[in-house]
Amino acid sequence: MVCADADPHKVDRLREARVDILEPALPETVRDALDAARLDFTGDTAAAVAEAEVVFLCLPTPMGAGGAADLAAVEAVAAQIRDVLPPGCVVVNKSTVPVGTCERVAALLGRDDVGVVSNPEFLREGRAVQDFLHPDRIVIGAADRDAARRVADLYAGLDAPLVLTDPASAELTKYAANFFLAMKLSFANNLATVCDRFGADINDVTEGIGRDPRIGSAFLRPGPGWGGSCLPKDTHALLTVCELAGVDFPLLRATIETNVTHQQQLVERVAAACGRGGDGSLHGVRLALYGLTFKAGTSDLRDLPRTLRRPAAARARRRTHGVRPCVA
Ligand SMILES: NC(=O)C1=CN([C@@H]2O[C@H](COP(=O)(O)OP(=O)(O)OC[C@H]3O[C@@H](n4cnc5c(N)ncnc54)[C@H](O)[C@@H]3O)[C@@H](O)[C@H]2O)C=CC1
Ligand SMILES: O=C(O)[C@H]1O[C@H](OP(=O)(O)OP(=O)(O)OC[C@H]2O[C@@H](n3ccc(=O)[nH]c3=O)[C@H](O)[C@@H]2O)[C@H](O)[C@@H](O)[C@@H]1O
Repeated sequence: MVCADADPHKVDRLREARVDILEPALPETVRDALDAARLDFTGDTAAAVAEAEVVFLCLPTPMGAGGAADLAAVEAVAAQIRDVLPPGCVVVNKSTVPVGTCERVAALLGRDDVGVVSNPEFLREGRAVQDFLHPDRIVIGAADRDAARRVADLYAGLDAPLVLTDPASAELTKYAANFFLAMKLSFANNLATVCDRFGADINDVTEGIGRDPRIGSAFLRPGPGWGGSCLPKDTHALLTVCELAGVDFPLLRATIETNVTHQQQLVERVAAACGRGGDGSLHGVRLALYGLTFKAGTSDLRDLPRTLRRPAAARARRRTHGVRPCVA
């Protein structure tokens, strides 16, 4: 397997088995594969795909203008590889993308002899290796069943149900999954506010409802609001495509708005705890933050608010000090 990346520093580090993200078992996995000459890293995308049977696109699809998914990296790489892909190879889109992207990539490639398949990824950060090797399901969407089968065969060693479908359904499955998770969290966070108001214990309430298998106990732990590099961008991207298509999805809008309100309420509670009432201003308050990442067990700071990214001196002037990026 050859991995191509546009970041030369990342390529150099990975060639030496230096993994700069916090992912249990990943450094050993990379080291073992490098030692066995089963893995290589390069900055040369064209060379990486020149003899490939299957090409996975695992490119960033960040939130772009107006909340839509920015597909610039996917489109750039499709243009880069279209003339060098060997005949008969399959291009697999692993990035989280709006419905229609599979078709768009096929059009950009302009190659009748190359299959294009959607195969969304459902792993969680901090559990990437574990989730990848023990997936709940494998979703593969393709117009060409032969191409789909070839991608399915790559996962033959994994014990997971296979959902074989069309590209649009596969692409939408990924957004629907992240939306549902975000909806569950907005529900739990809202419910925590209701429990506070009525003197009820949110942990007991979520245990009480989570024991019903139709509801399930996962993803009901209330927190300061859901974040990360994916749930926010993916809920906004889904909302944007729905709006563009003229489909109203009030539940989706409410899920996002509930999260924003919940985060504002948290700031107001901190302000109140610091003896600042009224407008919830924290001006002049000295704060210590324990854990800057969007959840425990990851070193990913991509979702960190801009104010906390300032250089240390500027942060000190604002009397906000970052402590450690991640907590266990
Ligand atoms: N991070 C996660 O846990 C999950 C991410 N996803 C999806 O996977 C996709 C990738 O996400 P991440 O891995 O988090 O992004 P990332 O930003 O960490 O990694 C993407 C890599 O692509 C490289 N890159 C960017 N433009 C390039 C180009 N033109 N040519 C070659 N390499 C290029 C970057 O240097 C970077 O190393 C996104 O669509 C995301 O929604 C899906 C499930 C889980
Ligand atoms: O598409 C993606 O990138 C991924 O997004 C999420 O994974 P991840 O972003 O790693 O984070 P989660 O573990 O889902 O947590 C998301 C947010 O919800 C919060 N959370 C999670 C669970 C919970 O009970 N309570 C809670 O507040 C976390 O603190 C965090 O802020 C999904 O869980 C993955 O299935 C998906 O593949």
